[in-house]
Amino acid sequence: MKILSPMRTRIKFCGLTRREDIAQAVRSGVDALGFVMWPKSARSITVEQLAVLSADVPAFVTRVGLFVDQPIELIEQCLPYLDLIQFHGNESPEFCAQFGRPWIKALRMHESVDLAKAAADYHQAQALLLDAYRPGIPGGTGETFDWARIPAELAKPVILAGGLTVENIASAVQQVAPYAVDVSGGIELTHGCKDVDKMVSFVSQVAFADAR
Ligand SMILES: O=C(O)c1ccccc1N[C@@H]1O[C@H](COP(=O)(O)O)[C@@H](O)[C@H]1O
Repeated sequence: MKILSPMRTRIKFCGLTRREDIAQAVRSGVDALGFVMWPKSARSITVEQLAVLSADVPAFVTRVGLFVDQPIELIEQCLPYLDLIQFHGNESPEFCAQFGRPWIKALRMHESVDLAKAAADYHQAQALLLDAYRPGIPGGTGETFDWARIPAELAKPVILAGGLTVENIASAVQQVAPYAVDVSGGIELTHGCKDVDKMVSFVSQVAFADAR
């Protein structure tokens, strides 16, 4: 008889800017690391920094580049250092699909968002990342949204984001049962600098929720 264990919730830490944080994040058991290439973010890095930081990421940890409505040329420059692209702006499905690289699409949970339609429109995405909506700010707000708005069935895997912390992540995983979770501000000391204890506790809380 085959016994299948329940699926583990994948974890992405976003907004890495320091080599020591990458080393600690990998040690904590994270699945993916995000690099913010949007220059208006307090966590943004240059292509040169991306080249250095991505070289520290070992095999089987996914290197994710985060872009917000940015030029094709910049994204192409970053491709050698990335495994996956996170589009966090108003990019069309055609725009996202042109790079020949796996990608995910972030959706900000404005009250008008139609998730079933978005899943159909962005059917080539590997997953949909759901983030809080705040006018004028594309993401990384540290704010949550009403998780009850996420349907139990969606045609694409869900990555839950927005205001996740060591304190709320276990409830989030239990309530939403997402494919993955993504956190930036909730594991930081200050913008761009991660906190070792928070990284370790965040991963433990996800494992705790998965085991229940
Ligand atoms: O982190 C940023 O600075 C950022 C900037 C622009 C778009 C997205 C950004 N981060 C992403 O936002 C969500 C939620 O972040 P937080 O945990 O609430 O701080 C997450 O997907 C980050 O990848």
